[in-house]
Amino acid sequence: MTSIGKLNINDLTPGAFWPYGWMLGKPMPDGNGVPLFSNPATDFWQEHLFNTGEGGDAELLWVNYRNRSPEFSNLEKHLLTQQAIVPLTGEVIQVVAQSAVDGSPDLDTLAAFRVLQGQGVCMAPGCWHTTRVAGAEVTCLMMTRCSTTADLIQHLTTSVRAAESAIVDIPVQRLQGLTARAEISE
Ligand SMILES: NC(=O)N[C@@H](O)C(=O)O
Repeated sequence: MTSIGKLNINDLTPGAFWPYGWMLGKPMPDGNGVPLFSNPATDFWQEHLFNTGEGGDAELLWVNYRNRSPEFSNLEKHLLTQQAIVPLTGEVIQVVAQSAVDGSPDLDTLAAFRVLQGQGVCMAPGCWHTTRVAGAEVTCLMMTRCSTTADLIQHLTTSVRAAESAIVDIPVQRLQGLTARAEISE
């Protein structure tokens, strides 16, 4: 009988997420040439230079995630563009894996991160991923590439093979402790 892989959920840190992309929502940098501004009313700074890949147009999507299952058996990647996810109404669990030399998910790099409101992730092109929520549906802001979205919609609604994304089955994995923080008794 095939054993189910167990995956712990990690807190999100820049270093821990570095193999997969970039953590968003880090503290305001202390300069060093990063474009930033601060006054008594506001702070703003450059958090990430988003890259859609050659010839791509950046696109903002509003995305609802509502899959609460602690188990997953497929992953998705985008070949050309980075993809950023910023949860707005709750936290999400972002599962990621690097691509192996042959482009398949390198399951030795499989990892899960709790992405809190006020945080976000930007995945590098080729980063395999899936998303879970611990409780109610969570609305997220997503930054991606127009053509990748159109290609993915076509693939998901017809039998046409995706050109800018890949979705593959993997052995079943189970997220450990998939509990919404709000449900954790103090
Ligand atoms: N819109 C879109 O690309 N969604 C997927 O990548 C996903 O992981 O939700």
